[in-house]
Amino acid sequence: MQEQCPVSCKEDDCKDLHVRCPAWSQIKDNCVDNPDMRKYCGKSCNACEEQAAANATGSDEDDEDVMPCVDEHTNCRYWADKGMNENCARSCTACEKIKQRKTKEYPASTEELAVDTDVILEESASFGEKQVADGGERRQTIARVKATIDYMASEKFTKLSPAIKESCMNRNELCAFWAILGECEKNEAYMVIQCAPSCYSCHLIDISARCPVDADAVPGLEPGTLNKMFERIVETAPGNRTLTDEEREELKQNEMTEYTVEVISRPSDEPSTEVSAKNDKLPPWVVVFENFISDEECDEMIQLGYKHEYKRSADVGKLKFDGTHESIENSRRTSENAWCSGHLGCRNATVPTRLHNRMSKVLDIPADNGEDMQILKYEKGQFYRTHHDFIEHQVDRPCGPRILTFFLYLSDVEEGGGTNFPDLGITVEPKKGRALLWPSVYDSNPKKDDPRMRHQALPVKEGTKFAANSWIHLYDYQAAQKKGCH
Ligand SMILES: O=C(O)CCC(=O)C(=O)O
Ligand SMILES: [Fe+2]
Repeated sequence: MQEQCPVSCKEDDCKDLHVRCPAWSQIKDNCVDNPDMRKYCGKSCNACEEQAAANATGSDEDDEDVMPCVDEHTNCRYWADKGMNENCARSCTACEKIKQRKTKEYPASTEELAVDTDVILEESASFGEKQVADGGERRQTIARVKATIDYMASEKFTKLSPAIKESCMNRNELCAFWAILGECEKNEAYMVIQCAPSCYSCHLIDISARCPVDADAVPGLEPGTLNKMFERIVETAPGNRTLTDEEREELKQNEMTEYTVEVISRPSDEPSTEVSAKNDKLPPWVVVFENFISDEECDEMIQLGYKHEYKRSADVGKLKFDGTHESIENSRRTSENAWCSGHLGCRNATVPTRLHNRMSKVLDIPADNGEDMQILKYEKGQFYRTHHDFIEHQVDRPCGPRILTFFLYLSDVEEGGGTNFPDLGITVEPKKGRALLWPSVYDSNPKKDDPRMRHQALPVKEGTKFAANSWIHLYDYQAAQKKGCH
């Protein structure tokens, strides 16, 4: 039928099933490769034939109640990185969840809103981006803007220091809208700074107010426990001894592999007895695990890297107004990396969770002390010049400094790509499933960086190197990251 009368089908039957179709279709890529959208918003997407074809094949009775999976705003691609998925279903790959939502949440009527709306929105421009209130949440958004104006006139704001007051602004036109969706709590690290007026959180721009250090927090390492930890890791490596059937079974149950541990460098053959800065002169620990990660786990991590997009790697840059640091591209680091973060659903996926738990068991340090894994991709010629993983400013942050690097090799490399410690004369070659563990700090003081642990990723000469960084902190990193305190 459709083939015989495409023109009349277009004219007669082509429909937008949702009041917001015209708006959605204006947003980049919503209509492109999106069967849902082309079906529900056939008219606005200029996809009348597809809509007719979909209807001809018989769709659910309930179709008119089902939300197409769309991005609600032009900036969704950008926000996806910030973990906002309620209104950016498409960019945030949250379509399945959104499918259940009903169109009825999106009434279109604007006339019923109060006449002073424009004045309120106009006033919001005095503390950052002028706020936008649209769609079904328009009324609530305007109420939030109104309440924000009151907050900005209250002592909670006016008593703050001039510098904080000056930095406190809504840095996006949708801050009020996000605030009413609960993003100030769900997406604290981003919102309390970037949308501080809408979140009533100007006082938290000051990093000392936002990120108090908990004097009772339990550290991952006490002075004098680093050496003991490495000694235990070597002694208990399952692949270094003959296992009973029960032990094998237990490893499987705990999702551990039968890894071996080889000592590349150690302070002394004698187990450490005393905690003393004079031991700091002894050689540092470097150990290599074989068969630490299974082939399937390696492959899955590489794929997760593609899913979350490998992008040019960056370093820690200048201090920003809110106490966090810029990330800067630099010619000393030419690899690409993807972050396997919790807010994008990567950290909590099966394999990353398993690997975090595995490392946590080996170290006997909580998995939450670990950063999200940074998955690396080096093509031929790419490298990371000599650097230290320790980040000085984190010593005074609730997460504490990086104390250990658990480095996972996810692929074999034809030639090159070794991890080299120039001060120690050590190079570890990449091998699929291998892991390399080294401390960034001293046994006697886990807050002090050991400069001998500088290292570099040598250029890949042939092939592609995939690997992952897992940086372990002295305290809970996940909690700190959530509050923008890392
Ligand atoms: O790729 C490597 O071998 C080391 C990478 C590294 O040191 C880093 O990313 O911090
Ligand atoms: Fe490094």
